[in-house]
Amino acid sequence: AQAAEATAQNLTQFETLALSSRLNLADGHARQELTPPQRRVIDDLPALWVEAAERPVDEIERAACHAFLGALGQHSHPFDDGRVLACYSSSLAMEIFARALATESDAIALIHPTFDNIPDILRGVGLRLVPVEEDALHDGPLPTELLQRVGCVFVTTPNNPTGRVLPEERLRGLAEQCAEHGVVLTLDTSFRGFDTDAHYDHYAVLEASGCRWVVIEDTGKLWPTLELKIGWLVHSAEVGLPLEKIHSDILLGVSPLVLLMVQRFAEDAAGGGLADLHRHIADNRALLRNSLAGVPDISFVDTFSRTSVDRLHVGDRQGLDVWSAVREHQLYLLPCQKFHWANPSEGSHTLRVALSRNPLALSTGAQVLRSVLLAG
Ligand SMILES: N=C(N)NC[C@@H](O)CC(=O)C(=O)O
Repeated sequence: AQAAEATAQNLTQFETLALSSRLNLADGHARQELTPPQRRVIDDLPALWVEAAERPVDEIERAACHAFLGALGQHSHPFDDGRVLACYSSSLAMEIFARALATESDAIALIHPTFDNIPDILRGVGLRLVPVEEDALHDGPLPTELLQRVGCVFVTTPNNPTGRVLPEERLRGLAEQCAEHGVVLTLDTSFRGFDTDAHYDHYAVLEASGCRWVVIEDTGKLWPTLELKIGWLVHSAEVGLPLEKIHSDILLGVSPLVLLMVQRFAEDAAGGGLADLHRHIADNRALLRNSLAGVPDISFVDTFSRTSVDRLHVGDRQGLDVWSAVREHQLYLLPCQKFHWANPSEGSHTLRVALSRNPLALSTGAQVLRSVLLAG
């Protein structure tokens, strides 16, 4: 059989290889232990089931959305205007958005690098992609000629794998540029829960700009809920895309049980659980970096990242060689080529390490990684 790394077509297939390993540091999903308050929510699931079956679903949906966004500092939202569409996952929300955009545009400007299921979904509906380097996005206005040849600008913030957050002032400037050119501004905010720099009111900034906007929120990265999650597709009043129609082509609604669980996790997060999660991620980031202290010719690329992943540069070593060597010890990392969807070689010497893990698993994995790196 051909080597796995040669057959993996995207990052998620690399992550799939890791799913059954005890040292899975590949995917950005939350795999740490439940905290005691979270365990109490899980213990309450039978009662939540009864509640979910009895209460009106729109009431449950509003409460979950309000609690989740509120825990992330997103205190305003257009739920009561019917502009918040619940999906089984954020990737499904993205697919719905992509199909809707493709009905009116053939080109989209997309942040580079970013997680490859985003460009793959966008290409999948026939959109032509124009890369926008993350630095260019943060440095200042986009070139007018770029905005004249795309129907949308798509930004992952915090970005994956870099962790870089689009600050409020830059979001405002970008939204105003998009408003000026009639271009849709779309945000994937799946990692916003990890970084308080992303806890400003994005929707207020977007609404004030007058631009056409879409935001894809994700409950799935924060808590260890065994893939029980909600992706929310949120949009501006005059977005001018058939989002509702395509959403209804694909689903009637999400599980009220999952919504109730999300609400309870979000209420715990708002009550101190999110600060605890931030400490857990920070402690794991320090554990990883300290475990590799003294290893020659490596560096951590995203010094200030607070998200649940960390990017390691392995010097002159090939990232895929390190990936294969640690796999011999059942350790799985994520090679970064495919984040660089427009120029994969940029990611040849970096690997991403997941931090939403139990400290023991991370520590064990870091020791395996250290020994492999020292072996040359
Ligand atoms: N629909 C897909 N492909 N899901 C995988 C994605 O959630 C993993 C991810 O975002 C990360 O590992 O950073």
